[in-house]
Amino acid sequence: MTMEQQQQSAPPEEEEEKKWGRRAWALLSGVRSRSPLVQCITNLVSMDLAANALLAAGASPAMVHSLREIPDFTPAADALYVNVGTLSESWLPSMSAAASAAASASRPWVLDPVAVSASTFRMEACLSLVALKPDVIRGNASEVMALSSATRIDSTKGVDSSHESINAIEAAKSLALASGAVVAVSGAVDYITDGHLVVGVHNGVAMLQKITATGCAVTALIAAFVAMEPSSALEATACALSIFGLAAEIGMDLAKGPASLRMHMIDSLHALDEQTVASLVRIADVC
Ligand SMILES: Nc1ncnc2c1ncn2[C@@H]1O[C@H](COP(=O)(O)OP(=O)(O)OP(=O)(O)O)[C@@H](O)[C@H]1O
Ligand SMILES: Cc1ncsc1CCO
Ligand SMILES: [Mg+2]
Repeated sequence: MTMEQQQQSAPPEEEEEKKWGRRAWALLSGVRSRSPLVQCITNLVSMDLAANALLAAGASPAMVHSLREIPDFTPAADALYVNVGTLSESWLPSMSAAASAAASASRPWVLDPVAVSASTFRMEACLSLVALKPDVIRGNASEVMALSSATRIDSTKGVDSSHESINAIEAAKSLALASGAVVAVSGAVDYITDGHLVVGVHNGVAMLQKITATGCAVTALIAAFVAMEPSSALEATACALSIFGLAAEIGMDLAKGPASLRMHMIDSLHALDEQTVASLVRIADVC
């Protein structure tokens, strides 16, 4: 490369970010054109936001959780999303059956271990679901740290994290290696790992923590993105987190608080265009 060429080419981090921007746009475009059917067995708080986030992104959500419907429905879905947020004894068999059915039909499935430390029942349920080999596990820092060590921590804190995502990277790596799943830790920076590579997503706004179930909704979006490229779950997960965070950033410019952010974020997710995605996706390799 001549001196002149060197001066003209962008620094490697910028090139890297552009590559991620193209990847995120390709996946979002795929979701819009193919409209993957995402079966969601998710908590009662999150159903509305998760379904609307999926619709705004172009996917097709279906909140189907009856055990009797799983043999017919799950193999026909493009991806499965399981979230234990409002876990009950009667729902757990559906979650397990759907996870097994998705795996048998070679459909990707994604686990959100909401408040895994809340009780021994919930921890054991999450460990039994991890044993059914999810393609992706997405949680906040406290959830990933607890699940990774199979130990209840912060049991009084409920669904919110009391740790920073950066402090859960090692836990995420060991959970990824032990489970075979890609593990995503959400927070100020989202970290995604397969146990070897770690990628950081820098999109998002802090006020997302003031809207309930935004973590649940982004996990639903991860399922839709992974349905597009099941063999590149790490990349698809990073792109889904970035697109969701970017929609929140744009929505934040119009929002007056959490309630209007929720509305504007959904509008922004629906309206994202190539130029915006290509220039504002902020994903970087960590190691
Ligand atoms: N401080 C922050 N700055 C920017 N974005 C953030 C911040 N904290 C969280 N987010 C974003 O908010 C979304 C939800 O992540 P969070 O870690 O709050 O999930 P969660 O605790 O599982 O949420 P919930 O249980 O309410 O669904 C993610 O897209 C994440 O990137
Ligand atoms: C508030 C709440 N409680 C159980 S699940 C849920 C949604 C956020 O995870
Ligand atoms: Mg959560």
